[in-house]
Amino acid sequence: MSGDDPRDHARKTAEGLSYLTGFGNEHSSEAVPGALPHGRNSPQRAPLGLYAEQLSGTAFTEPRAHNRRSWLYRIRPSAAHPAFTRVDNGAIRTAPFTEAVPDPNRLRWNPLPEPAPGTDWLAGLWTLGGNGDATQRTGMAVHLYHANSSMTDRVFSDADGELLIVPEHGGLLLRTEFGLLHAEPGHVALIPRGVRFRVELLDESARGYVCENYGAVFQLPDLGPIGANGLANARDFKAPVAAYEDDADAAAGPVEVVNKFCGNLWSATYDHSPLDVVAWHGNHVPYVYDLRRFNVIGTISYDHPDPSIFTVLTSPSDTPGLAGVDFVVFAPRWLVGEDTFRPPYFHRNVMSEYMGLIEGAYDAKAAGKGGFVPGGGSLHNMMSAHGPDHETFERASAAELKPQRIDDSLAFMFETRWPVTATEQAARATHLQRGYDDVWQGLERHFRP
Ligand SMILES: O=C(O)Cc1cc(O)ccc1O
Ligand SMILES: [Fe+2]
Repeated sequence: MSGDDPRDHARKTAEGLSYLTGFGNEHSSEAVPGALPHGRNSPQRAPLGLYAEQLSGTAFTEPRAHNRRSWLYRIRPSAAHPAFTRVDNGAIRTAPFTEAVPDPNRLRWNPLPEPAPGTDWLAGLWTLGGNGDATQRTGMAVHLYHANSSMTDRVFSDADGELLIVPEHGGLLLRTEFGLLHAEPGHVALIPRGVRFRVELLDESARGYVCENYGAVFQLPDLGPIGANGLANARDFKAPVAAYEDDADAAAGPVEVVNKFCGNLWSATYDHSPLDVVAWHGNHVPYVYDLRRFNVIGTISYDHPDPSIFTVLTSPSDTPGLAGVDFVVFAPRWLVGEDTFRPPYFHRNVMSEYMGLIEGAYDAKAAGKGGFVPGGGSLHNMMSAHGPDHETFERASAAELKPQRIDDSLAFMFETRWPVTATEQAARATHLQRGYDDVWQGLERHFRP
């Protein structure tokens, strides 16, 4: 690749980034010294001729421990824009999901097919399904993306929810109002509700998953008896430092801003970039997190613990302990359980489980054979019976129980309190696997009374 290749340039930019660290911190950053006001948020005249603006991710009055807001100091206030008009929603769908009937069957998909040339991240976004109601700020959606082009003259913002982006293939450079983030497969990026961003590709193509969380903002789970440390450590979440685009730059031109609002895409053409924030402070900020930093906790005696101990982030609902959606990671770890069936057990769950695979093979499913493959996904809805496939059951029941390392495997789950209804495009997709039920065929009767 030549030094002039835009992806080469984006990769150099991504690899040279610096960050602020800590989830939920009161961060602050200024791209130009003196841009942040001191001692107050909204002085009569903000420094350097900037406009002061608050971005609220929670209601003003929510408890301090949950309150999220940031103050942005920008070249133009966000209010300076022309009217938005409706544009095509592409393959993006939003709750309530009513196109298809909720399906009790276990479903599994292959990766998304190749996109047409010139498909950027937003155009490549494809909704699998979800639950709740975006206008009520409840529930979630599962999307996948497959893109082969960078977003150049457009940015996106989602008023309907925050976006947890889970790359599976291809690195991403996310240019946000707060600054730049670099996310590779194995990392996740969290874009708060309403934050404008553009996605640039660092490789030929990019593929991954997105959890759109309509509900309460993602937070770190409580640790209970685990103690003061463990699971995803707050200090491993990285927030950007301020960086801005200025329409005084010779290269600047009109920018299309696409806004997802109550399920529809709306577009307006700005004469300036809305990524024009010169300084900011607050706790409603984007993050990247490396899933390999997850402190995996498991049994050192017997039995397979419930996967709630693998929770990275949780969006609580109004019922304590019952998440609107949990983001759970199955990261590399040791298995040492004695007299224990070590892979995930057979079960039926009141919660609904969408699983994706970032790398390798998952320990409840036999590797290869076009089964549960990276970029694919499975949906085990409320009370659907699932667990190890036949091959895994036979192998794990007979395995010698010496310490075993699960390496090079990275799976995740979006686990939600409400059943997930597939979109019509997901229910009819050619990449929906027919005959998924067969993986549980041949589990014979061994009962000998
Ligand atoms: O594979 C699954 O179904 C996810 C899962 C993993 C696990 O370790 C225990 C329960 C569970 O639902
Ligand atoms: Fe499960």
